[in-house]
Amino acid sequence: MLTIAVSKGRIYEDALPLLAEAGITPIDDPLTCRKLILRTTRDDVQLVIIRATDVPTFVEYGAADMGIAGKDILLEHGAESLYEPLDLNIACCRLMTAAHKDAPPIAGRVRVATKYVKITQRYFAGLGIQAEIIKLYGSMELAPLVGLSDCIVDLVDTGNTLKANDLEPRDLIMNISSRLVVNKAAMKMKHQAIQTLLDQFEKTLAKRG
Ligand SMILES: Nc1ncnc2c1ncn2[C@@H]1O[C@H](COP(=O)(O)OP(=O)(O)OP(=O)(O)O)[C@@H](O)[C@H]1O
Ligand SMILES: O=P(O)(O)OC[C@H]1O[C@H](OP(=O)(O)OP(=O)(O)O)[C@H](O)[C@@H]1O
Repeated sequence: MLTIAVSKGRIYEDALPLLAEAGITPIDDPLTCRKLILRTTRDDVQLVIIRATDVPTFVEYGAADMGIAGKDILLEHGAESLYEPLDLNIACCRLMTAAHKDAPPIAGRVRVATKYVKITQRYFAGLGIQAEIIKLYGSMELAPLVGLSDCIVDLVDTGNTLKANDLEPRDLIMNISSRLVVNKAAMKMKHQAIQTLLDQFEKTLAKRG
């Protein structure tokens, strides 16, 4: 049996067509069913749909053989112990700094609100900017509006959330997409099954161009 951990929400939605091409369609719908392990149309594959931040942990410990998670989450987690064989090119967005449209350029000493503490620390240290980082778990855009921080580090896609809150994107930290990660022991022990699945995903991605 292969267990694949998938981030719930937009990654799960975007991953469904890719999984379907490999013959994997969940039998149970996670939106209506309270079951945490989902059976699929393939007897040898089951899915666990979990919080994005938990995916690397499940795969690292071998609780899941493979996982699908955003590069943002993988970098923040520090998932060096995982194989990352495929960029799935789904849930694409950008990790950026952003500030109020009338705020001065980010320089000197700044307060930054983010849920990406490690990435942010590394980024500002690289620029030689002294950053005080305030960890938040969501709605980062609110922080500069209420004086909690000078700027934020968050994901930007359409830019609508920033715009709606009088913020503007400033610097690109990195482009983000979802990656397929594999537990190293599983890669050896279940090599045949995993490699076949990787080949199937790769074929679909190549077709998509
Ligand atoms: N606006 C976006 N456009 C495209 N991809 C995004 C966007 N926001 C987030 N993502 C990607 O989807 C992943 C999951 O984001 P999502 O917003 O679904 O979960 P979340 O609400 O941040 O997670 P949590 O369950 O921890 O609250 C992110 O890690 C990122 O890789
Ligand atoms: O540029 P946009 O297209 O507006 O997308 C950016 C927004 O998307 C993500 O939030 P999400 O929708 O996941 O909400 P949450 O982080 O509060 O769960 C991200 O944290 C931004 O707030």
